[in-house]
Amino acid sequence: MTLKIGVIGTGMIGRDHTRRIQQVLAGAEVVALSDYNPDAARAVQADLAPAAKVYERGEDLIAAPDVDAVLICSTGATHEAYVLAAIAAGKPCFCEKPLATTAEGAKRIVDAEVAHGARLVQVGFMRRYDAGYWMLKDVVDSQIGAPLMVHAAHRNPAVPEQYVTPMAIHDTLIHEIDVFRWLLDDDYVSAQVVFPRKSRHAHGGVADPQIVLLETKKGIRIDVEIFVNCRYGYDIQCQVVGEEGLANLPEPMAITLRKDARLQNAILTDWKDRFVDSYDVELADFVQAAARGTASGPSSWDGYVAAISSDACVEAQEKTGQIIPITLPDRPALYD
Ligand SMILES: NC(=O)c1ccc[n+]([C@@H]2O[C@H](COP(=O)([O-])OP(=O)(O)OC[C@H]3O[C@@H](n4cnc5c(N)ncnc54)[C@H](O)[C@@H]3O)[C@@H](O)[C@H]2O)c1
Ligand SMILES: O[C@H]1[C@H](O)[C@@H](O)[C@H](O)[C@@H](O)[C@H]1O
Repeated sequence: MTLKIGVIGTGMIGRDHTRRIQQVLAGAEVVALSDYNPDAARAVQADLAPAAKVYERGEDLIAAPDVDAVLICSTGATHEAYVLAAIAAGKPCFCEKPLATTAEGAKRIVDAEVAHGARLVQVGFMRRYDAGYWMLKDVVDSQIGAPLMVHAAHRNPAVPEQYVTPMAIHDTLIHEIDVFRWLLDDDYVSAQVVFPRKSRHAHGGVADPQIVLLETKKGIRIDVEIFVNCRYGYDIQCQVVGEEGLANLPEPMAITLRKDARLQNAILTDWKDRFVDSYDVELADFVQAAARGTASGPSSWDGYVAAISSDACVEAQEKTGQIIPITLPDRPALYD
């Protein structure tokens, strides 16, 4: 059976996921496209999915009888309404991060899915599908004793004018917020944010860099540098220090070049290249589960916890230096 997919939001990542379904993965095809800007949907149709129907409204795409499952790749503020519509229609949906822009919105999704009685939602936390993080988790679980500290960095070469200080949390840090819960099998109890000297390359609307300090239930201390105008490349670093050893996230594969009396390794500059394989694997997982009418991988609960934790980090930005507690509700059995 070929899973018939509708894609809502055909900007950068919606286009890339459409390419993945059409050209890389087996078992699915894109039969419907929708974007707030219909020209964007038609451009993706022309380039990648000529047989797909273009819908003016995402709600109509979700309701279409020939759409089995939905990818939600529109801007973050629109995710909640589309995910709720997919759950109401009983259709599996893959939702790019964030699941919702508020914790209350994410909770509404959890409540709707629990009322439905089975998982339908996968959140686009692709790092859980990255081979490097898998290797790191294996070593953390088996080789270095109890983890004590994590030192991490999330660096982008540059960000556009519309990128403002809280986005360092809910657009950028949110990947670390999710992946460390998975890596350490833990949850957060508090957050604190401090700001080093501001880079002269950061535009007026963003405090950059920032350091986020998280503490987990098990007492692990995590420091994450977020530096979104680092200039030199797209660079994700993660080091876990345990009682009996220390493990680093592997660097992406790169040619070692000896030339002109220099030893060089290229550094990637684009997140699309850094996690290209992880996006393939996460969507393959979605297609497999959706073909069975369900979802696996990062859940609505994970999206909800990420939203609660992000809200605390944004408050910690606003109250610089203060330690903000993070309290989670009980997890519904659906997500055990
Ligand atoms: N997992 C990742 O690593 C990753 C990477 C990039 C983006 N994202 C997430 O994917 C989402 C999209 O990001 P992007 O970089 O593709 O942005 P983008 O701006 O390139 O594309 C967003 C698209 O959504 C459309 N849109 C806006 N409102 C809409 C609505 N109500 N209905 C339908 N379409 C609507 C816009 O017209 C635009 O074409 C964001 O939530 C972002 O955080 C995730
Ligand atoms: O939306 C992007 C994407 O999620 C990238 O993975 C992250 O590095 C960027 O900071 C963010 O703006």
